Amino acid sequence: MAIVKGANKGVGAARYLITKARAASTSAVTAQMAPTHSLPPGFTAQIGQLEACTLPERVSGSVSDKAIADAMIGAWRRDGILQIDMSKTQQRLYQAANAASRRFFSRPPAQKRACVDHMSYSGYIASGEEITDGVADYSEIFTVTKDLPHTDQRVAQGWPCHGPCPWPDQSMKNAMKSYMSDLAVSGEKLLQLIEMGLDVPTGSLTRYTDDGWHHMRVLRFPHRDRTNGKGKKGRGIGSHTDYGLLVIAAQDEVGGLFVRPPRQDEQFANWEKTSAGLRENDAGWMYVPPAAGTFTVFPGDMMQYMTNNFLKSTPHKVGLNVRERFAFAYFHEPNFRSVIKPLPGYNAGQSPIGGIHYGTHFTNMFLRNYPDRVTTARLREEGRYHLLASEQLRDEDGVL
Ligand SMILES: O=C(O)CCC(=O)C(=O)O
Ligand SMILES: [Fe+2]
Repeated sequence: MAIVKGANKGVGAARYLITKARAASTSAVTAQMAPTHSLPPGFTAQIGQLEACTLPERVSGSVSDKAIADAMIGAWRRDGILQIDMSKTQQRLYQAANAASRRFFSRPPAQKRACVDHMSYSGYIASGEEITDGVADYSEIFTVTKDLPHTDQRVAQGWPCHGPCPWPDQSMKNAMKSYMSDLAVSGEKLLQLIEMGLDVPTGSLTRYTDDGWHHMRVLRFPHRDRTNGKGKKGRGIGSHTDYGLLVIAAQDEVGGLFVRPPRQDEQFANWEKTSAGLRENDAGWMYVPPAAGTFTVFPGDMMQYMTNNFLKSTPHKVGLNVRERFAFAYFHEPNFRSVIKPLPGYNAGQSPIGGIHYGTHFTNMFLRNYPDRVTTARLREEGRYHLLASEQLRDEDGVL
């Protein structure tokens, strides 16, 4: 196996920049033993004490940026996740988005079910509709993908997954769009810092995100009762990894998210063989305690491929709790047309050799998760999947 740059990088450099101290260890507890934490009942996990940092106003390549970058890489390699503070603006945008989410999910079922689009996967996903590893999840979701009118050339030409977002009303649209636009700025800063932390040339990551396929899941989890809960009969969301570069998540005070810190003995590559259901019932999960005013951030599948497993896509799952829970998962992604290549210095001949077409990976994941959705049926009936292989939908050199 080829030696790749960065393999011996130390972790936790420049801790002095970290705004909240990370305790030296995590403690294994069960829900019963930890009344101060809102760990979902029936789960045993370590309570995570996450590395926390504040993003700079602007990434300038300064010494302090480099220290933050190194600390971030160290945290992801150790815990698979870290925390960043919301700015004041982000706190306000999060509150507004959360209020809009609660209003939407409290609408009558028929109104929610009407929010579906035939061309895109944007819109409502009822509890039980999403399938992870062959089993229905109890989450209730509103997905937001790039909101493109039917007159957009890509939609008119039938590009898979491209189409409008079926918003229930203008106020939900405004709240979600503002929240996502602000997160897109944080996503770019994070990529710039990662470039520094990985010692790759400036632009090695951000070259992929021009008109990135950023999207978001607005989530509600019902409270646990006799018919749902842990195990294959029902759960929040089964274990999985997400698909692109970064996941920037936010949750309310209820709690339910678990991540699986990277382990030497666990190899997976979601673009080749599904990582859904991975180690779901095994030991080794870490609970992510809610922390007001913070996002949690972890790498996705494309980051894992590009770095040859140096930053792995973090497996995570959601348990149902004793109260309903509201959360957001924002995905900072490459352009749909990008063919993702290993980063300079991290190319060890990883598979697939020719790179990964992000749009195909995204489409495959949505076809798998929503086999019965109208969008899936229409894509198949109209035989549009093959468009993904066409020259028009592929950017082979990543320069956009
Ligand atoms: O509920 C959460 O905190 C995370 C949700 C999630 O993993 C997802 O939507 O992909
Ligand atoms: Fe996820």
